[in-house]
Amino acid sequence: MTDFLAPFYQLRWLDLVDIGLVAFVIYKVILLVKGTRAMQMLAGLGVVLLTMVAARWLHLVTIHWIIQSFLASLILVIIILFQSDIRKALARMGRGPLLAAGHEQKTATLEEVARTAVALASRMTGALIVLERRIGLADYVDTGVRLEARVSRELLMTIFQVTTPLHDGAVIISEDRIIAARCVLPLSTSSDGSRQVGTRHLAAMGLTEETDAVAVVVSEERGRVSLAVGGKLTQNLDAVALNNQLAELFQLKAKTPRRLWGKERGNA
Ligand SMILES: Nc1ncnc2c1ncn2[C@@H]1O[C@H](COP(=O)(O)OP(=O)(O)OP(=O)(O)O)[C@@H](O)[C@H]1O
Repeated sequence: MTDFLAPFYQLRWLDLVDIGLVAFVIYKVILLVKGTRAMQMLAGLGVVLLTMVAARWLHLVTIHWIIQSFLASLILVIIILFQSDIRKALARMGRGPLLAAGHEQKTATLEEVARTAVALASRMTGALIVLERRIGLADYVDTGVRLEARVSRELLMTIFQVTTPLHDGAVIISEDRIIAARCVLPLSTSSDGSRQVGTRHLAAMGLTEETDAVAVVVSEERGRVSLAVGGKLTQNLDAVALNNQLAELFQLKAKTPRRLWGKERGNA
């Protein structure tokens, strides 16, 4: 009788490492595409593969030939179909500490951003403020108007007044400078996000899906402040919570809540 376990006797420990690595890569790919359009496309590809197996089994020569010819260029098909997801995945890989240069963000800048966001929210003025981290945002800066100005609450408040030509789109802050205003960001394609929020919030989610940037969004309709990181939105933050989260994200020590509130009440 054939020993079905025979191939396993020849397994070397390197083969096990090989299998483990492939399993890990597949697991990571599934985690990456979960909840995105790519997941539906992968399911579609699965259906095509099943059809091919069925066509072969039933000797449906023409269908089998068509699908086989299509799958012959599968790598090309995958690259075309998943180009935005591949771009996001590569950008995520580039976030590793060895591959990217760090940015210095001062506590004062984060406080100014938090206080501005809350003040704008209390006036029902919409805003989108992006804080660059390790991945450069030059491509998005180029879509807007360059400013190169020191971050200040007064300037941020002025930019987002609906009567100014700069209020539409996003402000991008790098280190302690407002690099540009009126920038256009990529919209999130996440299926759960697009159902619940408008384009300003989708833009914040979209950019933070593709890069490690942090985006502060002020809703014009509801006067709420939200924070987008890694494509996820935390809604309805007050000045203290926002400042604490920003300080944590930039690994800075947040100042005491009372100081932040005190200034806000006096200035707003
Ligand atoms: N791709 C984009 N990049 C940057 N900003 C954008 C983008 N799309 C829309 N915006 C900004 O969002 C504003 C429209 O917001 P919209 O009302 O559609 O979204 P929202 O998330 O519901 O926000 P709000 O609660 O403030 O209304 C635009 O005027 C523009 O300033």
